[in-house]
Amino acid sequence: MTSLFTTRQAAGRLLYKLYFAVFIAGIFSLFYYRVTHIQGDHFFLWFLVTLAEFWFGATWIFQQSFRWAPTFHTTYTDRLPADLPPIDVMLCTADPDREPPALVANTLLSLMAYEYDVNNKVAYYLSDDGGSELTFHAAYQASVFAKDWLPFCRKYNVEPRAPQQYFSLENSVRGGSQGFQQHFHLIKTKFEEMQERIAKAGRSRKVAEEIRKQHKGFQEWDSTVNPLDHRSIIEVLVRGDGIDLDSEGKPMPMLVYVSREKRPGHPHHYKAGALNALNRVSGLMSNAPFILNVDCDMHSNNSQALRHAMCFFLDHKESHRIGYVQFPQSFGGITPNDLYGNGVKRIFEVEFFGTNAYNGPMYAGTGSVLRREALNGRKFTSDIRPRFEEKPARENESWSDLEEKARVLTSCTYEKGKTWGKEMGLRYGCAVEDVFTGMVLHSSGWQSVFFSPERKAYLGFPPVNTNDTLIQHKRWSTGLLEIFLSDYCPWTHGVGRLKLGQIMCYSFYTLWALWCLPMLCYALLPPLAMVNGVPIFPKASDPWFKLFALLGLASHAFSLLELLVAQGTVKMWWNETRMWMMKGSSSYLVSVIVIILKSLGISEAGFEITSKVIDDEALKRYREEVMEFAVPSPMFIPPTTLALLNLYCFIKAATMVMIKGWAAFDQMALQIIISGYISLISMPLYEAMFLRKDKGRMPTCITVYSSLLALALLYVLSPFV
Ligand SMILES: O=c1ccn([C@@H]2O[C@H](COP(=O)(O)OP(=O)(O)O[C@H]3O[C@H](CO)[C@@H](O)[C@H](O)[C@H]3O)[C@@H](O)[C@H]2O)c(=O)[nH]1
Ligand SMILES: [Mn+2]
Repeated sequence: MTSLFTTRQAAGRLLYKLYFAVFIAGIFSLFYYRVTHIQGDHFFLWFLVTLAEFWFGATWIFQQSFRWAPTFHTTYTDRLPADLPPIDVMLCTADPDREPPALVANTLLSLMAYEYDVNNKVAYYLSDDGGSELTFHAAYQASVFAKDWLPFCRKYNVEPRAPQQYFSLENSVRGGSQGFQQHFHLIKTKFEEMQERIAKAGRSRKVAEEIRKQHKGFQEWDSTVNPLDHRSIIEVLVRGDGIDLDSEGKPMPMLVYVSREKRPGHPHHYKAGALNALNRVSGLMSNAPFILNVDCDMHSNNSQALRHAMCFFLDHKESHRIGYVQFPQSFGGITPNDLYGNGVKRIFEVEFFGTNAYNGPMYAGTGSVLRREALNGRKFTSDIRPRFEEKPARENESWSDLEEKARVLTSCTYEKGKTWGKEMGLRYGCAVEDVFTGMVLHSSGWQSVFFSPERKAYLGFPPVNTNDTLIQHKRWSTGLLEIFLSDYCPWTHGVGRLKLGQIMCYSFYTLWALWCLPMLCYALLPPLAMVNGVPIFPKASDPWFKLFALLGLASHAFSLLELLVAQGTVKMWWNETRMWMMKGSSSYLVSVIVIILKSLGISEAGFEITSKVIDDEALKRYREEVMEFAVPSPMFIPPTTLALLNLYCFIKAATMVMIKGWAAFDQMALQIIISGYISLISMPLYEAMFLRKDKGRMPTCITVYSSLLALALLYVLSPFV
């Protein structure tokens, strides 16, 4: 039997190991310098800076697990059998205002048009945590349009199969036969009409009466539905089993709309709870042994993705160990230099390949095909025989009986006394339910695979302003730290269950939030010490200076090179570095505070959904790569404060150097360089505070607060350095 996939490791690893040897020697020399140069009269200062450097060093070591043996796969979809195991697709949305119904419809259509096997055994489940008639309406419209869209995609083998993106491609129509041209224009008109119906409902916040009559499901909204307090709404929009047919008379895939019951006082566990509800409903209705899970903001861009995933699950050698296959999160519409670093290139084009060498990547919550039994609590054992065909729990019930049964499964009390969220399904209690669940799967013996097909599998909508970016990273770093502090800590639970490289990967991510400590130290202490005349680094004329300079330069050069190899740009790297510093002082710092408050029982980390809408003016600024602030968000205060403080100290030091000359520079060289560097990278912040007039500028109150805080820090902390 031939293999369905092959594996290969990156070239140039020897060269990397050489770099590693030099760099690690540098790190150890730096510590040697620190312990042999304890600053007795500024002990506290010395201690904090040394601690910061220790943490920089430690995280660098964790990161090696990603860089040691990047591993790539090639799949052979043409070798797959004609008949493949069924798959259930779970799509979730939560808020019609932040996640526009047209976006949900587009994603749904892109997924429904998957090319799979002869029988096309894929079933679709949409969870709507917003309980919104507008979203239901969009899903209904998509189910109607799908009857034309699916045959069209099949017939002309179009890509991408997200209609919004397909019709906005300039060359979609070029070069086709006349038959194609006609068909194209017909479908395009139908699509535009559908879009207009969705938009019209959105504008008037209600669905037209004549449309409401077309499906019984609309009756659920005859009286207002409160998104936080309503009964389960389950509607089969497209019946499977060959009952509902498309415009060519071929069977349509089943599509079910689910809005689980919500009641005040009953925790709903956000996305994890939503997916577990879908897990049960799909178990009842189709019970496929594999589950694809996608966020509503990530449309399918490659109609073969499921077939690629199956190459891993069906290979005769290694497959039975694989618990999930993770596709990268890629993003459409990212500006050329990725202003906010939200293209997350480094994670999905560099780091995750490294995890393939150590049992595979974290579970990233979207674009993941999971083995149902692994997700639902089965531990891996070497004698396991994976299940490929699973009978749904239903027999010959009518569709309305099934809906009734599904209502019970999605009631807010259903999970009481059961192990959902604890031992089965997505695990609860963590703001990054995905990574947490992946970690549980890994420690129950399952492996995962990171696979990136040439044609990107999914394209998403990233946060497009500073505040959303910082809030998203706050949620991530909080959730990740929660994992580190949970019973599943990679350093305790992981030992003996995970590979060493895997423990290092998980350590790097789960301790993300702690970056805030060394970053704050480096952004705060050098400038403060400098204006008070206290040196904390070797003089420029001291040979040890070279070590610091070399380590700083080498780490910057390496990260730049890595991004360039991943087809990034220099400016992208510069933007990424700026965002990293902003996240460090803002998102990560807030995470640490949230976790402390949580441990004191004061607050709980929730799930703030990022917005997927952008107004025209802001979009224009985004395209021009001008940072958007606009809202008076407290998240902006730490980075702006540090930017102001460093600028002030840098100017003061530079003036001194001009007056006193080389000796003054020699004494404080590194501190001047660090402050200068921070000021340079903070340019967009100064512009937003003092120069810009547009709506996206920094709100004046933030500028005032930050200036006051910078002054206070300068005067209050100075006596302590
Ligand atoms: O109560 C909720 C909250 C969110 N969601 C859905 O969760 C998805 C992700 O939300 P989003 O605001 O887009 O967050 P992101 O930061 O983009 O999501 C990333 O981070 C999450 C963990 O924090 C992962 O679950 C996601 O897969 C990953 O893409 C969306 O489809 C939401 O509709 C729900 O279904 N119910
Ligand atoms: Mn998202």
